[in-house]
Amino acid sequence: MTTPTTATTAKAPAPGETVLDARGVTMRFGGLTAVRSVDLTVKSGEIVGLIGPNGAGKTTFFNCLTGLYIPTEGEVRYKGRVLPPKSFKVTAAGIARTFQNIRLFSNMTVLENVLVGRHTRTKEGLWSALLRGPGFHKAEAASRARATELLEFVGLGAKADHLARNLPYGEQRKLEIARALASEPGLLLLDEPTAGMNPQETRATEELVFAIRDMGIAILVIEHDMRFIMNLCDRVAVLVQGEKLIEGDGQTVQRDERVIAAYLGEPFEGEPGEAEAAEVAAAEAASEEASQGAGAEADADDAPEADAADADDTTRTDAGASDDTGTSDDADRDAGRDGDTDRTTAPTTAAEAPGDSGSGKENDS
Ligand SMILES: Nc1ncnc2c1ncn2[C@@H]1O[C@H](COP(=O)(O)OP(=O)(O)OP(=O)(O)O)[C@@H](O)[C@H]1O
Repeated sequence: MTTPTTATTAKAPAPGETVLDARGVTMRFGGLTAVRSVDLTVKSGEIVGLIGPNGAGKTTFFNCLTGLYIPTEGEVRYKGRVLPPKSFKVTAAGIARTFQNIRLFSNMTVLENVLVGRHTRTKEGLWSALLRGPGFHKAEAASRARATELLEFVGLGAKADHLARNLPYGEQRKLEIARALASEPGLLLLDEPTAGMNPQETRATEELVFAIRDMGIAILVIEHDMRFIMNLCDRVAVLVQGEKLIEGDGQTVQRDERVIAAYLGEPFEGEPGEAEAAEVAAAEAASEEASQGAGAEADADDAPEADAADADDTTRTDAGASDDTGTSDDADRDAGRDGDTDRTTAPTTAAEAPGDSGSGKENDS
């Protein structure tokens, strides 16, 4: 459970101040225009959602905001200043992010992962670190205290000494958020923070995001879970094929026919998500009925065919179990892949190190 933090966080900007101002951001990969002339602002105290179908350009836009990509055209300003085209400088300026596919140091402890996120805020230089003088020890103690406080804030205080890879998936996502907060950002970008979470974890993440906003941090969030977006966001922008189709409050966006056609399928009536839940329940009931029918037929069939069916079931079950655990070993095996493009492996830890690893086009040098 999220607990309020008492320490000084990033100084909350005056209400309504423009924190992020992206203008005409375009990103081309060869002949493909992944993001086309997108304008977006985020103000202090706001939670803004970025939605759109798969491949719409959401993550590419995030990468343009955070210096991982240098936009082909356009400009990104943070609190009025044009951002430097290097991700560590963007972090130092005040923008932190989490990734669609979790990027933790899986063999480090939970606390150490958060301490890594503090490095942009540690002023002690090389000599101080080498000589381990009083300044270094003081800074280190302060960093540990802040990291511990952030772990309490996201609900991981009791797990500070656990290896990151041993955390359940939902807690790994929380740890990524704690690490991002460790750089004391003024703007937090969350890329699908509830991917792979169960409904309970998703609700807890909603609370956490509200609590972060209340700390004075503006938030831009990509998410496919519409209920999450509609519950959370003051404004929602919709990207379709790289272009911003519409921007407005949740109601306006949900009712826009172009959005419905391009993305939502049909408008949400009443409690968002109810229709989907009913659809899933009906499909499950139908499939159960069908399998009972098939079972009765199988009983009447000869034994070898029944064995083959059992074998198939076993294979499917094992595959599901390995996806669910998706922790250290999977993560280590996955380390060389480009997490941003591999959506089918969401419940795994994508990489040993948090840099974007797979794409030679990223600007993370
Ligand atoms: N490094 C790259 N090189 C070439 N094409 C890329 C690169 N990164 C993204 N793309 C392409 O840009 C388009 C937008 O991809 P992007 O991942 O930004 O979409 P998205 O909206 O985040 O999708 P999703 O919701 O599935 O994560 C896609 O066609 C994708 O294949």
